[in-house]
Amino acid sequence: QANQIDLLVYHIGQLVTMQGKKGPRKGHEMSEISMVENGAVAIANGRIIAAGEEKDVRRKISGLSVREELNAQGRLVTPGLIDPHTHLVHAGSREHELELKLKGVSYLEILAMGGGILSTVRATRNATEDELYEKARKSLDLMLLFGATTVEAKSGYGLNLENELKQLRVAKRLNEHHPVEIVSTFMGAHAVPPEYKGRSSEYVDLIVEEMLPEVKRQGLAEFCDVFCEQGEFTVQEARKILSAAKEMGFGIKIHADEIEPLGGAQLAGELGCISAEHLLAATDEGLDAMKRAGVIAVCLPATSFNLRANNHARARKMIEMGLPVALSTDYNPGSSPTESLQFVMTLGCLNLGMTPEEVITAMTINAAYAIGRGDVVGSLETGKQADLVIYNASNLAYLPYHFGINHVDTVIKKGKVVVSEGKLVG
Ligand SMILES: O=C(O)CC1=NCN=C1
Ligand SMILES: [Zn+2]
Repeated sequence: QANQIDLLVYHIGQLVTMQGKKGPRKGHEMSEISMVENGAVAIANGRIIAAGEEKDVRRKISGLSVREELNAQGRLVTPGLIDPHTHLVHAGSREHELELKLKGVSYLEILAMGGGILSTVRATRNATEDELYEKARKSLDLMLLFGATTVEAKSGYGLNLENELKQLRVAKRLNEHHPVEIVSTFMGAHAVPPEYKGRSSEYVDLIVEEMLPEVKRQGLAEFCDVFCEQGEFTVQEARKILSAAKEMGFGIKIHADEIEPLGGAQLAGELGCISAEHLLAATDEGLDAMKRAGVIAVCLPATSFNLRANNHARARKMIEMGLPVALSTDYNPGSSPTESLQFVMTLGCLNLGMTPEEVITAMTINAAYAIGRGDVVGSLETGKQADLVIYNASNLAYLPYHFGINHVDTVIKKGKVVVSEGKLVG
């Protein structure tokens, strides 16, 4: 309970509260965004005291002093956006792959030639912790400027204990010093490193017997993820790694059926992963297996856009069959070099066929549940963390409709203004 209001955001034209049931939203629930006209949000000690119609909020806080008021000038407000799938910490960039792609060389061919992920691995192994920190901080600043207030960050460009720990330490330091909160995922099983080429089962053993225990001991990751894809890790290898990780207390995620339908979606259902990612090639039985186990489907439309895939994740089918869907940038230097969740909003609508309401659900409350934060962020309701965004727009549909620009005006993180007039403050 509060004895004063630290900040009252008022005169909100459209307030998307995402208030509703506990748990990820599925089916028609993804369209129910609990939007309020003429809204307000009252904040104290970084938490939400009240969010809803301004007259109700003002009545609820009457008698309390209000330290600061912020006029939203009749504009749109949503919960802080959540990016549940990024490869944030890395060195180098892969713009040279654009030319190869235009010549028709595929993502997996580039990887098989020792490029792709492995070229980022070489750059990341050679980078110092400070260099990785500086580069990731700049990207995290951009994510914040585009409206993200909580971001998941995977390792997976070290591919040996020393460098995987280096990446995870950078993410931990960012979480401690940057306004955006980071949720860390260990992804030593992102690719088979050159020194284990042709000996992937030995690398899998190194992950299970050495890396996972050490990451756990140092408390450097909450989740473990595996790139289950042709030429990388088989379903059997992914099962071995994720079962061991689950046993040790990690939450488990899987890059599943991105390019080839190996059956990663089925495995996600079998193991009870919190989420499965990509899913462009997931079969109906794979999606059914996920649904039975309550796995969240994380769709990455910027990746399928960038890979010039002639298909995209079947988000409409997933929503209609009752699978909870989340969206993410998949920010990484190869398959999705973008920090903009707003660009993902547009692709969610135009390439995945999702409505603006389904898209905002997918990058707030559902994305929060995909990284185990559904009880803290992802909606604007009493008791939850005061993470919210004010846009230079009067309604939700305008965000995906008008693409290629940044609509964010103000971002509030834990009750503090951290972006104002589209610029970082504080
Ligand atoms: O290409 C990369 O660096 C990231 C990626 N991992 C699996 N798909 C894309
Ligand atoms: Zn990824």
